[in-house]
Amino acid sequence: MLEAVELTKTYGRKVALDGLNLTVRPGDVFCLLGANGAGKSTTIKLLLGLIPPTSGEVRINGAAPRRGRGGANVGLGYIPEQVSLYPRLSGLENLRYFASLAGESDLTRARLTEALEAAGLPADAVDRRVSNYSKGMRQKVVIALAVVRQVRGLLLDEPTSGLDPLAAREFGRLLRDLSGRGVAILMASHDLHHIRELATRIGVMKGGRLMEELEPTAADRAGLETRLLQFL
Ligand SMILES: Nc1ncnc2c1ncn2[C@@H]1O[C@H](COP(=O)(O)OP(=O)(O)OP(=O)(O)O)[C@@H](O)[C@H]1O
Repeated sequence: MLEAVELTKTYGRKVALDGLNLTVRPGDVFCLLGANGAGKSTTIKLLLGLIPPTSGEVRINGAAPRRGRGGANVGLGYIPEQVSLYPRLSGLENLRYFASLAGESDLTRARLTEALEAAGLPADAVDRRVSNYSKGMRQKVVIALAVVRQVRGLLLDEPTSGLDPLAAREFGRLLRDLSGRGVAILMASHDLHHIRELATRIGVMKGGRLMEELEPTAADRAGLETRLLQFL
C-alpha cells in the first residue's frame, strides 16, 4: 500500500503539490489526471523517493519507506514516459543489468526470459539490441524488471503517450495483470480512453491539489470521458 500524508512540495514560492492525501491499495489502478503542471509528476517522484518533500510524508505498507542503493524507495517500480535502456545491449542484457543493480541475485537466462515473455516481449526480440525496439517493446523490458523484482507498487508517468492503439491496449492488459496479482498501481495519464478502460480509482488534480476522487463503477464508464472533461 502506498500512502501520501499531507504531502507538500514547494520550489521557492511555487507550490507544486499542496497537502496531498492519497492511498493506493494493492490491486488498485489509481489514475491521476490533470492539466499540465497540475502536480502529477511531482506526486510520482515524491512517492518514489526521487525528490524529498517540503513537508508531509510517504508511507509504504504503513511505515516510512526504506531507501535502496540508488536512493529510491525499496519495493517500487517506475515507468517514466521515456524508458532509457542501453541501446547496444539486448532486452535480456538490459534486464539482467538493471535487475542486478536492484539487488536481484537469481539472474539466470531462464528466469529473465520468462519475465520478458510474461511482459509480452516476442521471443525473437529477447536477444536483439534494444536500439531496434519500439517504445512499447522498451516498456516491456521495464515491466519485466518489475516482475523480476516482484514490486509491490508501480508508478507510471504518461506510459501510453506515443504508443499506437494496439500497443496501448496490450500495455493496459499487462497493467491489469499486475494489479490482479496485488500490485498497487499509480499512473499519471492524459489518455482518457485508457483511464476509462483501466482505472479502479481516478484522482483529478489542479494547481497541486487533488480536487476530486472517483471510484468508477462499470455503469459509470460509458459517460466517464465526458465527466472527466468537465473537471478539466
Ligand atoms: N524542479 C522544479 N523547479 C521548479 N518548479 C517545478 C519543478 N518541478 C516542477 N515544478 C513546477 O511544479 C508544478 C507541478 O509540476 P508537475 O511536473 O508535477 O506537473 P504535471 O501535472 O506532471 O504536468 P505534466 O502533465 O506537464 O507532466 C508545475 O508548475 C511545475 O512548473
